[in-house]
Amino acid sequence: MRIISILAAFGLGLIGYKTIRIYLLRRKYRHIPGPKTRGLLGFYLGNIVDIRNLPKNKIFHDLIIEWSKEFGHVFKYQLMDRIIVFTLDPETIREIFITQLFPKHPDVYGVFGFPLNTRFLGNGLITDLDHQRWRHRRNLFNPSFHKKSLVGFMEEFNLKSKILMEKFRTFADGKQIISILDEFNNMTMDVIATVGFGMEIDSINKDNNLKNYVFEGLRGFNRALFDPTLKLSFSGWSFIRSYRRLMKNLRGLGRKQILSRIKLIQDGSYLIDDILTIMLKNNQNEQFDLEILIDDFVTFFVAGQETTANLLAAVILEIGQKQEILKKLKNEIDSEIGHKSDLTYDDLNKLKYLGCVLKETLRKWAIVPFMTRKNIVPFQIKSYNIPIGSNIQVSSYVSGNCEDFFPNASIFDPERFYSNKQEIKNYTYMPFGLGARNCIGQNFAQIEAKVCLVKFFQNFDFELDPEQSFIPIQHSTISPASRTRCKLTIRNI
Ligand code: HEM
Repeated sequence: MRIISILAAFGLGLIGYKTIRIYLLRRKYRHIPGPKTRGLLGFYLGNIVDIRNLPKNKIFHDLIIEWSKEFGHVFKYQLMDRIIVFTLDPETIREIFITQLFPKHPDVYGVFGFPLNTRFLGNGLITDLDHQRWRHRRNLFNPSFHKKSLVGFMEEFNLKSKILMEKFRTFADGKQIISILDEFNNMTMDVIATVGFGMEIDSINKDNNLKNYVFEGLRGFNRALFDPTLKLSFSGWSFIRSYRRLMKNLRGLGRKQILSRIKLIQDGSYLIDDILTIMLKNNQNEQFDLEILIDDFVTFFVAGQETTANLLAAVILEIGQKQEILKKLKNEIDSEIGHKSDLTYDDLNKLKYLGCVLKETLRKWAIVPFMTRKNIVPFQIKSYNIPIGSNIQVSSYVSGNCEDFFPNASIFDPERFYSNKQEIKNYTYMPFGLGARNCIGQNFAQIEAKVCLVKFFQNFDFELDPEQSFIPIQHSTISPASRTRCKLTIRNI
């Protein structure tokens, strides 16, 4: 009886604390417009209720687009006991990312690093909240993404794409339907495993757990941010238990790989020129924090794999609906590259139209939909004072699909980026982020994607599954909901 009374008192105390906290928070931001929350549930959960009620063909960021039409270029919304200030105002975005260089917000990147109290990306390059430490480590990684290194990675980009095309040949009877996103996922996994960490895992031809670990890692982050009931049910607890086990396995793999490489360096053995070697060699005079090295191992697997695969699948989905774009793309590849199978860095520079197709896909799909920053000084957006420490969010998906910046935004039109046909206003297009903390892998991703697409169009014709859906889905990153299903045939030239 006493225990029940203690528990009840504790429960009431907690509800009281949350109520006061949310009340004060809502008061602090009430001068900023934003969508209303509904009833008592809305008071505590905020706009999570609206997210949960979204129709199946919409993602959370479509709802933000709707809100931006209603409230303009700055507004707020509530997710449980957090208020997010959203903006798509280009001048403000410049202030946040370039002029003031506001730090990443711990409410998002802290959870991304340690979702459900489990170390996932930890303090890796994406999630590191300590600016000094991040700067130092970004400098260690930068050389791996300079032109010289990327030219060196071309051999692997070519080889892994070739292996994928060989696999595609076995399906290319014009009848079998394949989920092309899954196949691209395998290839991008093999690329990052090899050029990042010298691991030959052949995901294209053999099942392995890595892909699952990465997918589950992101799912855990998503649930930690958006699922308030996760810790309140047995199924939620069992999800968390299995999540911890999977992340431990993933990190164990990284630990093994890194320790064996450090030993090779100490022994003076022959070393593969991959990202891990470049990074360790550049840091030889300092002590390594092994856990942070593992954070980076996980970070590169997550950032380097899923994003590029989603981009490739979105390209196929878009041009599968537009024969004229496909024709133009094939003409460019035929005239600039022909049958050549080992592509060079310079070959890719000739493919201007393909570059525009990638840019337009990134505008419409964004892939990494949002970034948040924290204002550490008093800040104004338009005429609104933004309280210090706010969670300020911008979204390349929302900006890229905003009619004010991209007229006829729902139409896939690579020509927008061709010969300045449409003036792209600064800070309205940012699929790879902005400022010092922009994507370190942006050239890597585009080169890898171009090599793979050139080989695909040199070798195959394709047709989308008539049942294919064209809507996106958001599991941290954005991808085609039905994974771009299509039939392949060998190309007749
Ligand atoms: C289509 C492909 C990709 C897209 C759309 C993308 C997008 C982004 C964006 C928007 C950011 C900034 C995140 C923020 O400010 O919160 C970012 C950061 C990052 N990306 Fe990418 N990315 C892609 C591919 C890659 C690849 C292939 C790699 C590695 C091989 C990579 C590694 C990273 C890393 C390490 C960061 C953190 C950089 C830092 O803070 O110093 N990304 N990416």
